[in-house]
Amino acid sequence: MTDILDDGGIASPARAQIGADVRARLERNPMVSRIDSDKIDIFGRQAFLSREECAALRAMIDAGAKPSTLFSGSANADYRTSHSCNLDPFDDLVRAVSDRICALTGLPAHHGETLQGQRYTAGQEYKVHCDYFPVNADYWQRMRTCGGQRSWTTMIYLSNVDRGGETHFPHCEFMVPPVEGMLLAWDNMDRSGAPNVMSLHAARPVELGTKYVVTKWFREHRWQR
Ligand SMILES: O=C(O)CCC(=O)C(=O)O
Ligand SMILES: [Fe+2]
Repeated sequence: MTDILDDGGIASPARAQIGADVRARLERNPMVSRIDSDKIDIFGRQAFLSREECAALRAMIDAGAKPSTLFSGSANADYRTSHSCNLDPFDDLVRAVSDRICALTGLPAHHGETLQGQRYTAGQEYKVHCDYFPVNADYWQRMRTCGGQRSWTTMIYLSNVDRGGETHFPHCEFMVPPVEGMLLAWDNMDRSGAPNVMSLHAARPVELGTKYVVTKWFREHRWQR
């Protein structure tokens, strides 16, 4: 019975183990630095992608980007004003980047959603949200059968931004400014494997320049689209 009720909103030893495994692997990596916070497990890795790789991914985003939607599919026009697209998983570069993210984190490729590209021009933003699924949302019933909860988020900045565009974690009192080629990885679960409300974050409005990112969200189980 408890298994049936474990719907992603409560502590879970399995999700806690995913968090611990990734954390241990990132902490062993001399190229990775932990952002100092006792509220969230979050890490940065500079120069994860080369300038050429960032440029190629930016071009793919420019070619494919459409106005972003929210996961719920709701048309809340001012909440996520960027443009985005799913990148072709069979493209050689997209495949290489995804493989490298899996090698860095140790997370299995088949738990990863499609790499998503996103572009913000001046004035565009993604307001505060959590990447994990709220279990009281109607779409959760679908999500729990196609991979379950989102555990880690990995995101790579593909451009520097002249002003604005920081990734802000308001409960944790820090902001990460975009740096071309830098990867950011955080656990959306807390140490008990329950959704971590401290992982709430926003993409602050770009003030000057254009911000590009790719994001890959990892599910707790095999992801089936
Ligand atoms: O663009 C950012 O800095 C954050 C993006 C984000 O939160 C997301 O795509 O889930
Ligand atoms: Fe997010």
